[in-house]
Amino acid sequence: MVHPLVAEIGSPSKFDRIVAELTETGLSICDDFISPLLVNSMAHEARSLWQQGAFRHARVGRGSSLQVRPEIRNDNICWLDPENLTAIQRPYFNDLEILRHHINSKLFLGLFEFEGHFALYPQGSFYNIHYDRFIGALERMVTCIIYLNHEWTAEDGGALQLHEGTAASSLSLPMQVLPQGGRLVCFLSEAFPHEVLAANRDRLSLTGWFRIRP
Ligand SMILES: O=C(O)CCC(=O)C(=O)O
Ligand SMILES: [Fe+2]
Repeated sequence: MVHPLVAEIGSPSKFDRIVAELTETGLSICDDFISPLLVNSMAHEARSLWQQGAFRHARVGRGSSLQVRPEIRNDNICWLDPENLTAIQRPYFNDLEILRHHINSKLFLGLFEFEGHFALYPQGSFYNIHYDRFIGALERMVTCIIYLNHEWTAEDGGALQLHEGTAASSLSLPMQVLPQGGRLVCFLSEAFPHEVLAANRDRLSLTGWFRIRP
C-alpha cells in the first residue's frame, strides 16, 4: 500500500496540471482554483471598491492613445497594487506566484511579474474580440482570469469566447467559457483572439497578465 502522504506528493498539483495543459494547447481551465470562501471575500471586496468609486471605465490602446471606447469594451476596472495587497487578495497572489514559478520552470518564458485588475461588467456590458498581447503590450505573455460570480448559468450570457488564432491548435475553437466563481482561465496571451459576450447580469472577475521584463 502506498502511504497517503507519498501518494499526495506523487500526484500532480493544480499547478502541474495547468502548466501541462498550457504546454500542450496554450490554454488551461481550472475549476475551484480558489475556495468558494475566497471567491466570496474577493467579490465582496470588489463590490465595496466599486461603491467607493475606485473603478473607472476600461480603456483601449496604450500610452498616449488610451481611450474610452464603449463600442469596443464597456467594463469597469480597478487596478491592484502588488506592493499593497489586502489580506483578501494575498492568497490568490501567492498562488499566482507559485504558478509563475511552475510556468517558468517548464516553458522557460522568463515571466517576471503579474499585473492585474478587478473587472466589473455591468449588465449589458461586453468586450469585443481582441488580443491581449499587441504592439505596446508585448510584455504580456500569459493571461490569467479568475471569476468571482456566484452560480452563473448559460442564460446569464457573459461567456469568454476564445477564437482560433494564427497558431494551429488541437482545441475545438471557437470555445465558450462561463465566468463561474473560482474558475481560473489561463492562456498564452498571443495565441487566442477572444471576446467577452454581453452579460445579462453583473459579471465580476480579476484579470491579469504574467509579464516579461519590458
Ligand atoms: O473576463 C474575461 O473573460 C476576459 C477579459 C479580457 O479579455 C480582458 O480583460 O482582456
Ligand atoms: Fe483580453
